[in-house]
Parts: sequence; C-alpha cells; structure tokens
Amino acid sequence: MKINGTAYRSLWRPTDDNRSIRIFDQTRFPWEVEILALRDENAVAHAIRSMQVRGAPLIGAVAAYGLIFAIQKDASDDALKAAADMLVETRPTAINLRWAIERMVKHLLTLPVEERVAAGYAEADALCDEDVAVNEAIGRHGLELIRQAWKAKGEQGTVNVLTHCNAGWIATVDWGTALAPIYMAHDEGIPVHVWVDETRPRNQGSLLTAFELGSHGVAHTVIADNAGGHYMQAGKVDLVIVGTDRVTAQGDVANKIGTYLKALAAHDNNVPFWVALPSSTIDWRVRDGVKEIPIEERSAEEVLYVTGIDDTNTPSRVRVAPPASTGANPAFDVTPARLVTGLITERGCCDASEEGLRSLFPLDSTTV
Ligand SMILES: CSC[C@H]1O[C@H](OP(=O)(O)O)[C@H](O)[C@@H]1O
Repeated sequence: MKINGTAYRSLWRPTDDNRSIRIFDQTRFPWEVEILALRDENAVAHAIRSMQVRGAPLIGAVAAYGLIFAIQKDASDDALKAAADMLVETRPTAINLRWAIERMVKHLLTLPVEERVAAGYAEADALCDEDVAVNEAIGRHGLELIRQAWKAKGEQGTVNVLTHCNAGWIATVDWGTALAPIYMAHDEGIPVHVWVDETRPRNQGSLLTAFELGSHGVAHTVIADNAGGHYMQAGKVDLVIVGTDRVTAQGDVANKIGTYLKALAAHDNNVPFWVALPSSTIDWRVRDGVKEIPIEERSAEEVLYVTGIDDTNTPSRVRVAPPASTGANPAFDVTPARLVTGLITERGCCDASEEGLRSLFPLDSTTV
C-alpha cells in the first residue's frame, strides 16, 4: 500500500543489500516514517519484542528472515533449532510466528547445510509473496460482505465498519486482513466509513489504523474503545471486521485485548462480527481458546503511560495513573466462536466452527 504516494510492502529486501531486510519502525508511526535495516537475528528478535514490527502475519515473515541471519553464521541443525526456539519465544500469542518458523525449519532440515542460506532466503521470499496474495484474496471475500451491507442500505448513506487494533497492511506484508476488504470497497466507490477503536493501551488503532486509512483516503473516526457498544446500540455500525492472532480448530478467536468486549456488544445488538485471517493463523492443535491460547502479558507501563506528541510536535510519554498505582497488561483476549458471525479467509467465508473451517480447509489440505 502507499505512504505519501509511494507504494511499499511493510517488509522488503533491498536489491543493494540482499542479506538484510527493511521494515518500518512502527513505534514511530504516524509521526515519522522511519525505515530500519535488520541483518541479525537478535535485532529481529528485539524488533518483534519491542513492537517496532508487529501484526501476526508480519512478525512471522520477519522472523523467517531472522532465522536465515542466524544460519549465515552457523547452518548446522543445532544452530538452526536454537535460533528457531529463540525467535518463537519473542511473542507467544500470534501463531503465525510459530507457523512461519516451523515452515522454515521443516524446509531447511531437508537440505544440506551448504544449501540452507540460499534456500532459506527463497523460502522466506515465497512466504512473503504468498502473504500478499492470501491477504488480497481475503480482501476480495470480505468485499462481498461490504457490498451486501451497501445493498441492504439501498445503496444510500455510508457503510459503517468498526474495527479494533490494526489489522491493516502494516500488520502483514501487504493489503492487511481486516482492512483489505475496506480498501477494496473504497476503491470500488462504495462509501465506507470506519469507526477506529483507539485500542488502548498501545493505541494501534488511533496511531496505526487511522494512519493507514487516512493515507488511502478512507473516511474514518477515531473513538474510545468503550464507545463501540454505544454506536452499535444507535444503529451506527453495520458490521465489525477485526483481525486475529490465532483461531482455534473450533473457531475461537484470539485478538487484541478488548476484542471480546466488542464481540459481546455486537452480539447484543445483532451487529455482524467478522474475523479476517489467513489460514496461517489457524492453530489446528488447540480447540478451547480460552483455556489453551497463551496470552502475552506485556509491561504494565504500557497501561500506566500514554505515548504521543505534544502541541509542539515533540514525542511525549505521560503517566495516566498515580505513582503508587500498579498496572496489568494482558495484550490479547479470546472471543468464543459463539460470538463470531463468521471467518473471512483466503478461500472464502465460513462459520466460526470446526465444520466451517474444514469446509474450506479439508484435513488433507492442511498441516495438522
Ligand atoms: C493481521 S494480524 C493483526 C493483529 O495483530 C495485532 O497484535 P499486535 O499489534 O500486538 O501485534 C492485533 O491483535 C491485530 O488484530
């Protein structure tokens, strides 16, 4: 997608330095567009932990290259597995990280040591290209939902979509998941408006989703996380589309903290609640998301402080709780499948259930 009229992916290999990758430092958005060069697995691990790079599919893709940076030094089985373990541990909830690393390790272990670096770059490049194609397909399938909402309104007014956190192109290699249908609807001329949950505590909504939508010219309004239910009650939300970090075999959805509360409000107000995901986000090995999905606990400082810029455009960080107060910061929650209208995948839309998922991804077509 574009930033200031220039087309980018959120991750790329520069032609003049092909043993490195480039990413945006997403902690600087929207105030600055800072590009980081990564050429070492420890720098990749730091970028993921510190959320310079974030978003389930994107952290998987970046970690894939981090694995190659490690085996450039030592491509032995033990070194490969040690680097894989280190990178997988950087963030526990998004299954795409583990999926990408396991895909790379499985491929590289079949090869002689001397072939692993070149083959690794080829596999990571392929993984990125696949992510772009998959997300474009998600966009096309999700676009149909927005078209239906537009028709249901007699093609009058606007289609109002609420989204939580950032599941846009900067959360993936390109296009995004939840935002891909919105971009396509906008480009098709459907008047779409997005309610953007600010998404405390790191404000991926107000800082990243609003930045993305504004860059693409999509109408949007930033709202407090707690306002979504109010707008649903007022009939101002036609559908909710969010991303996800892990979907279980029975359709439970892990996503940014606050998603569960949005799903409850949507269910109470009969607002369709859709979750957009590539199949790399399905974890076929777990069923009960509430019991089985590890929820990342991040620093309480992310809750106790807010980061932004002051009126002099100076980056600032202000405390929003008494000095003596402690905080807690679970980064994700799990929405039970019963609250999910459906899943938007690269192969189409399906119910949030094992039957629904298997209708699109039969057992023989997936790695269990
Ligand atoms: C397309 S995956 C986006 C998903 O990842 C985000 O988490 P984080 O910003 O912490 O990496 C959020 O849960 C989004 O829904």
